[in-house]
Amino acid sequence: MHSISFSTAIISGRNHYTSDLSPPSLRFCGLRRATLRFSRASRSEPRRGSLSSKLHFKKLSASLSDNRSAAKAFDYDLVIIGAGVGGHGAALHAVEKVHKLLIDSTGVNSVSVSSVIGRRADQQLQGLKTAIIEGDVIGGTCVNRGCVPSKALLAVSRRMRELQNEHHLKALGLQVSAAGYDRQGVADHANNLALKIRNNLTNSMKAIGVDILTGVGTILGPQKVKYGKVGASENVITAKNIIIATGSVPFVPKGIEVDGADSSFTSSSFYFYSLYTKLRKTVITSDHALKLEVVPDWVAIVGSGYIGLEFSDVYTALGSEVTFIEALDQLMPGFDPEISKLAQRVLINPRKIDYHTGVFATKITPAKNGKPVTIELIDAKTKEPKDTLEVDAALIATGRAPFTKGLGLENINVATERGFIPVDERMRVIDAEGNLVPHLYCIGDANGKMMLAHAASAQGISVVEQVSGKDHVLNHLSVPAACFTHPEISMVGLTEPQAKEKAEKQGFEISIAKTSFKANTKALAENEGEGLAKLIYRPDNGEILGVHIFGMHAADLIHEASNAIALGTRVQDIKYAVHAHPTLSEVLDELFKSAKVSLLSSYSYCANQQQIDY
Ligand SMILES: Cc1cc2nc3c(=O)[nH]c(=O)nc-3n(C[C@H](O)[C@H](O)[C@H](O)COP(=O)(O)OP(=O)(O)OC[C@H]3O[C@@H](n4cnc5c(N)ncnc54)[C@H](O)[C@@H]3O)c2cc1C
Ligand SMILES: NC(=O)c1ccc[n+]([C@@H]2O[C@H](COP(=O)([O-])OP(=O)(O)OC[C@H]3O[C@@H](n4cnc5c(N)ncnc54)[C@H](O)[C@@H]3O)[C@@H](O)[C@H]2O)c1
Repeated sequence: MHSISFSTAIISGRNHYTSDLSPPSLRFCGLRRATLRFSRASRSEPRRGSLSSKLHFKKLSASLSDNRSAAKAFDYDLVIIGAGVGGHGAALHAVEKVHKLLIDSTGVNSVSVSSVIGRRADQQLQGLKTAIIEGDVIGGTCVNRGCVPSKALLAVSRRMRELQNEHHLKALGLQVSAAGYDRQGVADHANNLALKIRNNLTNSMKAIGVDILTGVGTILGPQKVKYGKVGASENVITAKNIIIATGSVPFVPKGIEVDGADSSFTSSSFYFYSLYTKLRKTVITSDHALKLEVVPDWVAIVGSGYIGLEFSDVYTALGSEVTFIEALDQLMPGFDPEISKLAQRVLINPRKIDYHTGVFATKITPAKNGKPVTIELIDAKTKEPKDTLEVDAALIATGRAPFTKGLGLENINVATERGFIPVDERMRVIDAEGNLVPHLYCIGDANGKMMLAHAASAQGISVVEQVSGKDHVLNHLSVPAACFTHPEISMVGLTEPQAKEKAEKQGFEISIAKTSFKANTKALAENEGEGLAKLIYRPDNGEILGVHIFGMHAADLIHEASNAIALGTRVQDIKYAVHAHPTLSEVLDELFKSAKVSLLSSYSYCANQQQIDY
């Protein structure tokens, strides 16, 4: 059904990790895109899948058959190396653009695009041919070892935490007997979700005609890539444009020994086997931790960033005690300081968590021969030995390293910077001499601009816009981020210190507005009044510089702010937007309403409104 002439290839080839690709949502899965439907503008238009619409497409396809692109000179117009969410997002967009074009030019509505037009018409219309190369499993980090399984574990931890909180339940008038969990059941939930999303992702690409090529992708020279299993016969393909989307792997600092699952055990007794199984992996990264093979009684988490925080939420809800080890002077150093402080008060202090800040974990030795995991700490500033900890397990959450092994960057004179592939604001790769490498782009974790799933995907979409002839620059300051603890933390744009620095450099003032969840009816009805929303803005013109939220469903609430920044909407405009009552969104409504923008800027809004109304 889908013999394609329009193809997008993704090469994904990291064979030392065994997880699948999946997008955090259907948007990444592309299932919806595969069956795009368009509302009928008038009754006279052809009906979905009707014979007349099919004939119409056939005619259109035939009439455009000579409209072939440069694909003739290359095997593909677009080859993507790496089928994580970045590569997947780029591939879907390449195909979606064609669908839009086709619908626009035919005026046909309510048509299941994939079932009617197939790939042939796509190729003829767009002139693109796209493929994706994956060396491991489709979905990359996010689907197999990241966003997806971690959010499944966090869904469990939220419920466990709530069911264990007698005070909270009592306030709602609820009585629940002791909550418990089945570790394997929880692990299965995470694994099954990853599997499901990976399959969705794979099917979505197949359905829309992306060529999925299997094996490690290596760039041989300009516009030339080989792919295939190492040692097996190699396939060489040419592409007008290449996108590198090879992602990242856990970064483990020197001196930290991560143990594997390979040792054999000598005891024949089942008891000792069980004990061994329980202890076999004691110094782990998130790749291992997501399998939830064990819930350690006491776990040290090295690094209090996103991964550390989310896992502290999971582990403490499941009964572990946690010790944070953080190199910087405060926990959660990546967040706005005021939000970190509040988060510490709610997410750390009342839980079974202690912490050491301003220290490096220099040496970590896995549990062996009945001895626990040992962690040697040194003072981050003086480098003097500080302490030695003994714990049941250690999770290393000290950031991620870009993955570019086997990519053949040397063949195109590209030198990495701290492992990352250097790119400009359009994701165009920069070579060792500082020149742009023609037709070569790098998106997602591998370029290090913003290590988030949706950022990778957005960068991919931006590149597809460019290779399709439309200039596009992604505003990274409009890309939201969220940490899915309970309550959640979310943010977009600048933190207060970053905004102050920018204001000083550029000579403007900043103002801060804040609202509390305590005044929000919905939050109080849920007995979840702990929370804060903070707006950093320019009082002279109403520009939104940053928004930070800590509280229930903060990850969902942030989009009003991120969309406003992306669209250039100012405080004086958005403050008149109407929010349903009672909703958590009213926290943001109050936030924007409480901001004070100079009268002159506010006047321009009123003038615009009058014009529109009139
Ligand atoms: C525990 C955890 C939780 C996370 N949670 C979130 C979250 O909630 N929200 C969020 O936004 N982000 C989250 N992230 C970050 C997110 O997973 C990454 O930012 C995202 O996966 C990056 O996507 P990518 O496409 O750049 O790379 P990846 O997803 O890493 O995909 C790269 C793909 O390329 C393949 N590949 C590599 N080299 C080659 C080659 N030479 N040839 C062929 N194929 C190759 C790999 O096998 C892989 O499939 C989380 C990360 C972790 C570790
Ligand atoms: N919800 C999400 O969006 C989400 C969830 C998980 C991961 N991620 C992404 O994955 C990436 C990796 O997450 P992460 O939490 O590993 O990294 P991170 O950069 O967020 O945090 C790493 C922390 O480890 C500390 N650190 C580094 N080396 C140390 C050492 N030797 N001893 C003690 N502390 C040390 C750092 O100071 C920092 O606070 C992030 O870039 C993040 O964007 C996102």
